[in-house]
Amino acid sequence: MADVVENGNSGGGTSTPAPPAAPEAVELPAELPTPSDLFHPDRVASFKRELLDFLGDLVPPGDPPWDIGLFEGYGRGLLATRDIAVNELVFVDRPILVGPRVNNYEVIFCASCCRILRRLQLCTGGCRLPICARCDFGVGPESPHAAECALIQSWQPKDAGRYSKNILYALTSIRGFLLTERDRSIVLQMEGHAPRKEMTTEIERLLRDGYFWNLDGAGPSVRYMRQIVNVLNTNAFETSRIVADEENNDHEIILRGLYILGALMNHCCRPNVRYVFDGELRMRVYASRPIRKGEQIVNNYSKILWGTQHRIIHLCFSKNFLCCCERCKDPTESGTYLGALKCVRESCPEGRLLPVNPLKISSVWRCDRCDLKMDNIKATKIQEIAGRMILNNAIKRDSHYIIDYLNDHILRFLLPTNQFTVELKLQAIKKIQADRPLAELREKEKYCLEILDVLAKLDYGECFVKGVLCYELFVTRVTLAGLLDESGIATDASNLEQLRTAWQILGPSGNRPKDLQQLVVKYGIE
Ligand SMILES: C[S@@+](CC[C@H](N)C(=O)[O-])C[C@H]1O[C@@H](n2cnc3c(N)ncnc32)[C@H](O)[C@@H]1O
Repeated sequence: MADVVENGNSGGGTSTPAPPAAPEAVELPAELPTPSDLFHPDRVASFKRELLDFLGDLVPPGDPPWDIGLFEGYGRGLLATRDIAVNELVFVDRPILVGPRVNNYEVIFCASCCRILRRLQLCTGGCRLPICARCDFGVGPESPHAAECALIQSWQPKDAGRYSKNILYALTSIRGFLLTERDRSIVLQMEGHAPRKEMTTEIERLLRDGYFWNLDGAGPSVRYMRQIVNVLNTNAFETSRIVADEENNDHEIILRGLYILGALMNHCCRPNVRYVFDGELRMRVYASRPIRKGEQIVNNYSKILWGTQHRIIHLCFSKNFLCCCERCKDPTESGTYLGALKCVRESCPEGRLLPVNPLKISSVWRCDRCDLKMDNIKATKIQEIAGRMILNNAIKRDSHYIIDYLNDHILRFLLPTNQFTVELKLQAIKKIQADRPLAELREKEKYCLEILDVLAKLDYGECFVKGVLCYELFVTRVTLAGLLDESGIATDASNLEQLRTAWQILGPSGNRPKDLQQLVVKYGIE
């Protein structure tokens, strides 16, 4: 009888199965390809053939609207082979690797199929992972978990009767051993930046804490796994599954997926695509703005509503490059002032402090009204304090508190469109549900309009966040119409346009709001 892991308890027992056979090492090629190998035109052409073979039917017959190109300073990237209209589907991709990520999961789920049960068995194979009865190793070779479990068993886990979070976190890289030869070749041709010195990856954690009797830290298996981790860290996307528990409560299980075609899109802080994941975890990429033939197809790796300095630091640390796009160069970020601070001089209530050279973290800041200068250490400190107050405290409170906090406190020392103010307003939008009082719903409507205005100034086009805000705005106005007994608010042409936009953007998503389709039918939107 296997041990049980209960949700809310990291559980454990002692059963240890007999050690299985020694692992089959996966050899890396003697030398990993260097960027100049990877970016050689012949190599790019053979890589594209392998990728098309992997994608199979997902690429419709005829010439796709994308090709793999080489771009100075970026490496490979995708380019448009023809003009692509806004909202047009650019491509569909499927994950070559998918699984859990290093994440503080609130619920325990089946490591194989993500089902959530109140009491999940530990796998009888001794891999230390929580597994449902359908996926258990004991089911035999038809279990989707059998091969990865056999591999983990072959490394001889210590403490085999106890649930291990760290093995769960490493599972996506472990799955790298199960790739076919073609898929492994594709994955190993992706860029994989080595981790920063201060970072302990999921593999290093397993080795450091001695999780296995039979895994040689200097051997070929670990060398291979390290490369898979590097490729995942450079290229993987966050995706998720919505899974219902036994009480029918939905939970979002955050996963990481390696989508090769998706990963070939380079970064721009003003991207020209948006993407969603459908119910099968396929990635569907649409043009969020018109894309001209020959233009790069670019995605955003960061948070679009962060200010420049936050995006730059995030991209440098996580993806090893300095973005120098037009948005990054403009201290006002197209007049949105997302990263700007309020002037600290009492005599200058309208002043905005901006970095003189936003591409330089050490840049001096200057007020656009009174010319006051501030060094970057002080400006960073103010942002840190604001960030801590908002992200560690206010954001966790109820909607009533957040609204008061925004009106009475935050807006006295932060600009209404500062990134932290915007983040707090986004949280308020999520929290203000239809059962809240009229005044709160009015605030929610205002926040939606304000953030939609920021997106319009950034010329972000038909991006994912716009879809979310249009949906929230529409449902809020429907609620307001009911409360005020003015049905016209709901069916007003401009409000129906919000619903149309929300449907266009969120409709193909596997995680779209539950009532969206019903609303589309009810209000006759095509
Ligand atoms: C997900 S990969 C994109 C595909 C990659 N160019 C390739 O050839 O495999 C991310 C890496 O591409 C490069 N990259 C992406 N966007 C960039 C940008 N805006 N500027 C410079 N390098 C970029 C960086 O090396 C980054 O770590």
